[in-house]
Amino acid sequence: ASQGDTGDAIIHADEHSENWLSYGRTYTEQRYSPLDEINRSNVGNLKLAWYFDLDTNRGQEGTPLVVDGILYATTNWSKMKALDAATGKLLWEYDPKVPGNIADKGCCDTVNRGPGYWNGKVFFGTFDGRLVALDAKTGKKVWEVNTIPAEASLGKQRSYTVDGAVRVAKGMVMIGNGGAEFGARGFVSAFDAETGKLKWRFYTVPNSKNEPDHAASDKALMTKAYRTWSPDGAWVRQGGGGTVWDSLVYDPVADLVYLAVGNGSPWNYKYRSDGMGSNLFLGSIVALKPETGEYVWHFQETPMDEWDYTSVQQIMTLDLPVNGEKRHVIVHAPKNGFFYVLDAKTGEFISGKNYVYMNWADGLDPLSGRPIYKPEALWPLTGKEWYGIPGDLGGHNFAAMAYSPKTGLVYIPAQQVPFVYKNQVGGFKPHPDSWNLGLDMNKVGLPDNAEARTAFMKDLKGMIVAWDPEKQQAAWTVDHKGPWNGGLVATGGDLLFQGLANGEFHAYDATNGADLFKFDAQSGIIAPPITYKANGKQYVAVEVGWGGIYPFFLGGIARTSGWTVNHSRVIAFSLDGKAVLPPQNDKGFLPVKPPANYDTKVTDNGYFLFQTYCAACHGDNAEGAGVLPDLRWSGAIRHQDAFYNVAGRGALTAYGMDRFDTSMNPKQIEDIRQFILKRANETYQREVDARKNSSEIPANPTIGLTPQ
Ligand SMILES: O=C(O)c1cc(C(=O)O)c2c(n1)C(=O)C(=O)c1cc(C(=O)O)[nH]c1-2
Ligand SMILES: [Ca+2]
Repeated sequence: ASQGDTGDAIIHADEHSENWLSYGRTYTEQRYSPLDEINRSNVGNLKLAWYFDLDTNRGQEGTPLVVDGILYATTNWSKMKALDAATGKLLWEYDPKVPGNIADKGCCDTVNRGPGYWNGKVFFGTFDGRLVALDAKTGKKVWEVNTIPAEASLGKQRSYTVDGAVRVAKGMVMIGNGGAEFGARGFVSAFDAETGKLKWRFYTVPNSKNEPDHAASDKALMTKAYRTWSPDGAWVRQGGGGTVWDSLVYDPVADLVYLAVGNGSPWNYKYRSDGMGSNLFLGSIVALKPETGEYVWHFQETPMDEWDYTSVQQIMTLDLPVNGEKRHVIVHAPKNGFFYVLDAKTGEFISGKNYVYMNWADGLDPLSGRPIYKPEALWPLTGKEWYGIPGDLGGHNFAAMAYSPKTGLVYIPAQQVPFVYKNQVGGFKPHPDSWNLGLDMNKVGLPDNAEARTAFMKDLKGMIVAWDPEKQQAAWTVDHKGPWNGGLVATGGDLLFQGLANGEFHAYDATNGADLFKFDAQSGIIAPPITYKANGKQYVAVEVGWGGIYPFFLGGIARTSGWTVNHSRVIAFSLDGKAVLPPQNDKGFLPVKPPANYDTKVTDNGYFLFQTYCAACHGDNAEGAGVLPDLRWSGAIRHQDAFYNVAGRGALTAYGMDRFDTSMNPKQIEDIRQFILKRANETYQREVDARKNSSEIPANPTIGLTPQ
C-alpha cells in the first residue's frame, strides 16, 4: 500500500529535518532530530526567540507539530493554535468548546498531548471524546466524529475522555481514550483521514458476556482474552479498563500498529476479577494489522495489574544489536519500572531490567519476561496495606523519552513516587463522579503520621536515566529536585533538552549529562520539547504549564519539585533570539486567615469525602500545588451557602468545576467544608511562615498535621 506523501515524509524525516511531522517526530518515536546548528559549543548562548501566551492556565502536555514554517500546538481544554514557527504570531486558532463540567470525568487534568498531520489536514482529539479534522492552512473544520460509540458510553460509570495525541498512518487517523480510574472498557478506533469514516475498532478487554462487538477485536478477545478473567468480577460492570490513553504507534518496518494498553478497572484485582487470571490485555503491548485492526501478537508486561501499572507509555522502535545480530526492536519503559526490549515483528521477549528502584518484583523471568512477584506486593490478596514503588504514577509516565543513534542511549524522564494501596472497606462500592478503584480512599493520600510522611517525602525523586538498551544498564543519571519533569528531545548537536517541574528549561550534553544551559520559564514544564527550522534557522520550542495528575492529586507535596504558579505559554529559542518574558507574577494562593471555628464531629467524614471526590484536583488533604484554587484560602469556604453554590449547584462549571449535588447530599458537602476549614486552621501559620523562605515551600510540611 502507498504511504502517500505525508507518510513518506514522516518515514524519511531526516530529509525534511526542518519539520516535525508526527508526535515522536518519526514513526520510530525516537524524538531524535539530526539538526546541529545548536550544539554543545554554542548552546550556552541560546536565547528566547518568541513566546505565545495561552488562554488555558492548566497543565500543558502537547508536542507541537511543525509543517513548512507553521507550528501546530494543542493546549489544555483541547484547543488548537497555529503559530508562525519563526515569530510565534498567531495564524489561526480553533476551540472545540469542550464543556467545563466534564473536567472531573477524566482523572488527570484536561490536558491534550498533541495533533497529527496528514495531507493538508491537522487532527486532534477533544476531552469530550471527539476527533476533529481541520484544514491546516485555514483552520476551517473539515470533519468531526464522536469516537465513543453509544454501547461504550452506557451507564454512569463509563467515563471516557480523550487527551492522547492522535497518530496518522496509511491515510487513517488512530485515537484511544482514558477513563480506567472511573469505569471504562478501553478501545482504539481508526478513521479515514479524508472522510472521518470509521475503518476499524479494537477493544482491549473482553466483552463481559463474551459476545461479539462486531469489532476487529472479536476473535482475539473471545479466543484468548475472555478466559483470563473471572466470569463475574466487578469488571463486568466497570468495563475492565485497558484504556489506550497515550502511546499508539504505526511501525512501517514491521507494518504493524502497536497499542500500549493501560490498567485495570477497578484497580483492585480481587474485586475486579475475583483474584483470578492474568486479565488480558491489561498492561500489555498489542500488535495489529494496520488495514483491518486484526490481532497479530501481544506481550503482557503486568499480568493481574493492581497498581495502575499501565503499559501506555511511549513505544519506541530502533535497530539494536542482540547477540551480534541487528534486530528491529521495541524498547519500552512502562510505569512498572522495567525496561523491555521486544522483537517488533513477533513480540518475542528479548530482555528486561529495572530502570528505577522497585520493590514489587524480584526481576523478570528470563524466558517469558513475566515479573517475579513479591507475595506481599499482591495487596488485594494479602488484605494488607502495600507501600509500592513505583506507585500509581509509575517510574515513567507520559513524559516522552528520547533516543540518540549517536550515543546509542535511551533518555528516560524517570521518577519515584510511592503509593499506599489498601482494599476498600466492605467490598467494592462505586461512587458516581469519583474515582472507583476498589481502594480505601482514606489511604490514597500521603501517610498521615509525621514520621511516615517524612519518609514518603524522602522517597520522592525525579531524574533523567540515560539507559543503554544493549547492556540493559544506566550509563549515567541527572538528578532533579523532585518528580514530574518534562519529556526529552535528543539532537544531532549532541544535546538533550528538557523542561523541569521547577520552571527551568535546560540543555544537557547527550554524552554525559553535563548541564549546559538554563532558562527560567516561570512555570513548571511537563511537555516534551521539539526542534525544527524556520527560514533556515534552528529553533527549540516547548509548551510551558504546570499541571497533570501529580500536582493535582499530591497537592502541597508536589511543590517540593520547585513551586511555580501556572502561566501557560509556548516558548521558542534560537541562537540569536531577542525576546524577554514579562516579569513573573507573584505566587498566587497567599494564605488568608480562615474562620477559627469548625465542627470536629464531622471532619473525619469530610476528609473521607474530600479524598473521594475532591483530592484528585484540589490536592491531597486539601493542600493545592499552584494550578487549581487552593481551597484553604478560598472565599467560598467562609459560608455554607457560598460553598454549596460552587460545590453543589455548579456556579463554576464553565471553569471546570463540576456540580456534586447529584453525587452528594447537602450535609455531605457541608462536611467537606468543615474539613477544609480544619485544614486551613491547621496549616495557616505554617504557610505564612513559609512565605518567608525564598522557595515559599514549608520547610517541614508535616507541621500542622493532626492524625486522622
Ligand atoms: O487509566 C486511564 O484511563 C488513565 C488515563 C489518563 C489520562 O487520560 O490522562 C492517565 C492515567 N490513566 C494514569 O494512570 C496516569 O498516571 C496519568 C497521568 C496523566 C497526566 O496527564 O498527568 N494522565 C493519566
Ligand atoms: Ca490509569
